[in-house]
Amino acid sequence: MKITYLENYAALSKKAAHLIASEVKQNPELMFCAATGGSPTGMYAEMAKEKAVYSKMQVIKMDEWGIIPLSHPDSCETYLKKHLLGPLEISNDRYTSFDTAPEVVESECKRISQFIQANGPLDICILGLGKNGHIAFNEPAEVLNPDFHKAILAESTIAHDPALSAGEEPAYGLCVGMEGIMQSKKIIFLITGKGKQEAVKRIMERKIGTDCPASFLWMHPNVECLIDSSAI
Ligand SMILES: O=C1O[C@H](COP(=O)(O)O)[C@@H](O)[C@H](O)[C@H]1O
Repeated sequence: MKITYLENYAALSKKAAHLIASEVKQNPELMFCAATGGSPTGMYAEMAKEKAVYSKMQVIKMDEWGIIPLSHPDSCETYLKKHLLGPLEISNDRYTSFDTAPEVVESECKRISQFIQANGPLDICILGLGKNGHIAFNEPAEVLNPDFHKAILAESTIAHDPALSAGEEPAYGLCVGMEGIMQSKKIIFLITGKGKQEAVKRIMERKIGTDCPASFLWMHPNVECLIDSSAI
């Protein structure tokens, strides 16, 4: 894992967007797995300044809150429309999504797993860091799940998201699993925001364990980890 410390969020966002643009210029149709949350918002804004670069890029949603409607202001879908799909003019045929409340959750998970198997591996995977060391919704647990799956969310994850403050507690999350992440050709790992010092310390121990899913990124050959001063 290549670690770069940045002075602030603006510098982190610019650097991340620059890394992505160089990849996309070499492979315009690449498959971009998009995280949500505060960490990538600035990076998406930087990418939008050069939107022509992304005119062929394909996007797949990385995770989603279960139960709340897709159109809910706090869904990952709404976030991506606002910060990425809209500003970069990603057409529907270049975007792979999944429902927040599918009738049969397992079938929706299988559909996305099969899509990744058939069209993958993911070319670029954007990850943020959860305060408890999670990546996407792969939460600390005795064992981790390789497949796209329904995830039981940790208290700190539920507390982190505005969906909760809207009074509609999501019962679960849906997310790409550890295999999808670890098979990605390149990972851009963004660490920014308060309350992550413990998780950062745990990652820097260089000990791989399921108590900190992000620690598995030490085993990936192509991770650019960008950390700004707010997280250390
Ligand atoms: O719960 C989550 O949190 C992480 C970090 O969120 P951020 O708002 O600090 O960027 C996010 O990357 C992840 O996708 C989500 O599951």
